[in-house]
Amino acid sequence: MDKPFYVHRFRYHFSITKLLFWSLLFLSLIYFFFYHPPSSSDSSRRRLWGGADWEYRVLHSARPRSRAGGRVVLVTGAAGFIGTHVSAALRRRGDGVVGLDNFNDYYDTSLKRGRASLLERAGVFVVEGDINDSLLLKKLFGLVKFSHVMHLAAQAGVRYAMKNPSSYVNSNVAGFVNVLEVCKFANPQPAIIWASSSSVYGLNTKIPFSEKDRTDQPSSLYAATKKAGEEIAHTYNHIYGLSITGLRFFTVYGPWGRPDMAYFSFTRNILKRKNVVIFEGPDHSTVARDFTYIDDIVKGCLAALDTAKKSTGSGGKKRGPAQLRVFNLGNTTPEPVGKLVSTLERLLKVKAKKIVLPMPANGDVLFTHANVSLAQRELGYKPKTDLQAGLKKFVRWYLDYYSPSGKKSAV
Ligand SMILES: O=C(O)[C@H]1O[C@H](OP(=O)(O)OP(=O)(O)OC[C@H]2O[C@@H](n3ccc(=O)[nH]c3=O)[C@H](O)[C@@H]2O)[C@H](O)[C@@H](O)[C@H]1O
Repeated sequence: MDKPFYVHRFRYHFSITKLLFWSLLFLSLIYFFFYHPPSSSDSSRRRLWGGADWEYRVLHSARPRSRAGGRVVLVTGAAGFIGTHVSAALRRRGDGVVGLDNFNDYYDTSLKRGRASLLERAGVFVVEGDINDSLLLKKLFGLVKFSHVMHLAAQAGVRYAMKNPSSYVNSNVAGFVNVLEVCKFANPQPAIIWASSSSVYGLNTKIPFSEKDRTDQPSSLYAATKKAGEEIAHTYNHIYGLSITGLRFFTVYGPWGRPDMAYFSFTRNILKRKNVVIFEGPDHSTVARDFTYIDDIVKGCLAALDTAKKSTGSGGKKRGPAQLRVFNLGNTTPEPVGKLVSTLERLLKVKAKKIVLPMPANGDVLFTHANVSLAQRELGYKPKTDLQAGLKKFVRWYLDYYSPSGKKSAV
């Protein structure tokens, strides 16, 4: 017997409702699992560069003072300690300079912002962005024909590598490769000068450290990533004809320095009457560093840039052999960490609360000592500032910057 009409209608409505219900459930599952809206940090990062005003600022900053022979330099890590000093020096002499920095929070970002403001006043625009952002790098190279790249962006610090190993791989290996990838395709290819480190000498005991000495025994992940950078540089030079110069910096210090470094944190602790921990080696041996003042390093960087030959490739193809160099930039006078502390005590007129402890297994080496004869010969590099004179300038800056009436009240 036929069912009454309303029974058919009820079933019809019921199956439509069911269909709708399951379709909605299915769609929401798809949305939930496969659609990832951009995070606020992604979208804000995207907003940090681009646009007509931003392009104008990049182009304006890239313009050398004199068009004839003026260099146009991209400085990565421009809001970093060495990056700021090098960018300012390049601009002072009339080069076109565009800075790049991701303003990460490895240490006090207000110090980095302060350095960027300093550069802004000197006529250098610091683009906010990451060296791992290929789109940004391509955009910059699309706008500006850089003659040189001064690649100083890196994850610094020897001991922090035990806490955050991936940041070293991300910046010092992946980031460096990303910069080189963009440089290799650029036409003309720029010459590259980049920051290696004295730490590549690792457990080497032959002193003073010469560029010919072995560098295959790094004692920290930081050192290992810088050593990897040197090998990566060799590869890009060999395959693509990029002119590359690596600079092995020896414990650089000075005004606008890095708060994570010993001379900086010791100053802060001495003034706050907090303990200062001095590491010692086996059998109470002293730990020493070839502390190098920033102005000497800047001269070495500029000389490396000025003597860099052009890259030979174009559009990703090598056209001939290109220059590949590595130089020590140190002070040639290792000083015990204890002397660093006693000099600071004298300059600050405050007695330090010293605690001497055996050096933990944290990646530190016992001493560094640069042989700079190669840099002297090829770059005319001659460090002039001793520890006492350099610390005096640092302390003067520190007291001014962190004084209650100064720019900042505390680190
Ligand atoms: O040349 C480099 O390539 C590196 O130089 C710098 O590393 P380092 O030479 O280790 O400088 P830094 O931290 O100032 O420690 C100085 C001394 O103080 C000792 N030290 C440190 C801290 C402490 O609490 N006590 C102490 O005795 C410590 O044992 C050491 O003997 C850069 O940070 C690094 O980024 C890289 O550029």
